[in-house]
Amino acid sequence: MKNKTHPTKQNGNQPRMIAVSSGKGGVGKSTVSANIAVAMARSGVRVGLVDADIYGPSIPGMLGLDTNTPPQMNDENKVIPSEAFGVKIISMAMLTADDQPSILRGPMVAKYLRMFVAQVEWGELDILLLDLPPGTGDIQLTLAQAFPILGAVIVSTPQDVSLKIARRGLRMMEQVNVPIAGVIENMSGFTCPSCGEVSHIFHQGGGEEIAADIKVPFLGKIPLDPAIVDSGDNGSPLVVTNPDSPAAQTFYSIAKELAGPNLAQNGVVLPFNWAIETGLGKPAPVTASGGIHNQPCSLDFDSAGLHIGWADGESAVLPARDLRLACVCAACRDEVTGARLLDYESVPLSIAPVRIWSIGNYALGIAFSDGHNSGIFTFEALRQMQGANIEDV
Ligand SMILES: Nc1ncnc2c1ncn2[C@@H]1O[C@H](COP(=O)(O)OP(=O)(O)OP(=O)(O)O)[C@@H](O)[C@H]1O
Repeated sequence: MKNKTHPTKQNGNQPRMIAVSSGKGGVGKSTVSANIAVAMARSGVRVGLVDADIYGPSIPGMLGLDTNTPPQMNDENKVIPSEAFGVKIISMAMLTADDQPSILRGPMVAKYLRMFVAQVEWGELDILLLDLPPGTGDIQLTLAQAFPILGAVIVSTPQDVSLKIARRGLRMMEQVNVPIAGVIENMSGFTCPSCGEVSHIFHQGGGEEIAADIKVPFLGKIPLDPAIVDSGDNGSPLVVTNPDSPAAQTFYSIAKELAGPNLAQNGVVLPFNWAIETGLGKPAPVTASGGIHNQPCSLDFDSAGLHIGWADGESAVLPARDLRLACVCAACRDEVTGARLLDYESVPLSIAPVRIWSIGNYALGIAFSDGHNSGIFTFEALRQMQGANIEDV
């Protein structure tokens, strides 16, 4: 057993959510997720793993889970996750027979993914890892928007084509304000099965280049190792079967890095649901750390408006009525032309927010005293409101 790692949690109940993603399939994302999760568990971290690869769930096979018995439900109708090597796991493979491809339409996928995070009896967790499906499409966006993901790890192989796709993934995560926790280069060099020496048969260093290019940490290089295939096929991860191999050692060091304090919360703890009048659910302020630009570190409301302190030290006061007029929901703006539908004169001068809540990692929802509550105010848009002249009546 390795030394205990005590990760910084977001708060008492919310585990730190870390997504593992890749621009394309087959780069070893699930292998990386499974090994990192088990390495974390073996280091004393309470870890859950969501196999969000709805169409090709492979985590149960890699961790030797029985998928023939459907999972149990608890009294609150929550799914009890399976457990292997100290990791709590939920996967689509547990809900469908192994030989049935999951033919699900978009909205159903979103429903399952929400259930995997919110309707599972996770108990107390420090970290919840999400093994995302490959690509940069709807499922990835759904997850990134629905949950306060603290950081995303990008897995890539050293080949250029994979790196180009990985860059696309990085941009997608940036759009929804999910910081990149780092890049992992997998299948980097070959580990000789007899002497253990690593030789580089393909181009190497691409993961490091991309990490340097976008100024995020490079988390490590995992060599091609035939033992990884065998351990995956046998349902026992490399970090357990060959813990001293170079690949397993890299998994342990990445697990330590991700569970450590470097990936600390940059802004206020998410999610929150703040009732303005009573102050219940108001997020506690945190010190601006110079972290992500568009992340609120403090929120307050008084007669001057909504006060936002940003992670880079900037701050703004946004008057309540300006916020209401800036709403761009389908009822307030024409979705095609962008033309204003809201009659500004109908908005009273005394309007105020009654409730403010977080949406994913990238926006606020605001319910106003006129009953309007369908607007999504992205951090980006709130940031731009600062200093902008809102057209008024
Ligand atoms: N470093 C490695 N050395 C040798 N084999 C590896 C390595 N990483 C992954 N593999 C093997 O590559 C195959 C694909 O890995 P994996 O299923 O983890 O990829 P993936 O990116 O999750 O794929 P998908 O996106 O299709 O789910 C598996 O057989 C796995 O054992």
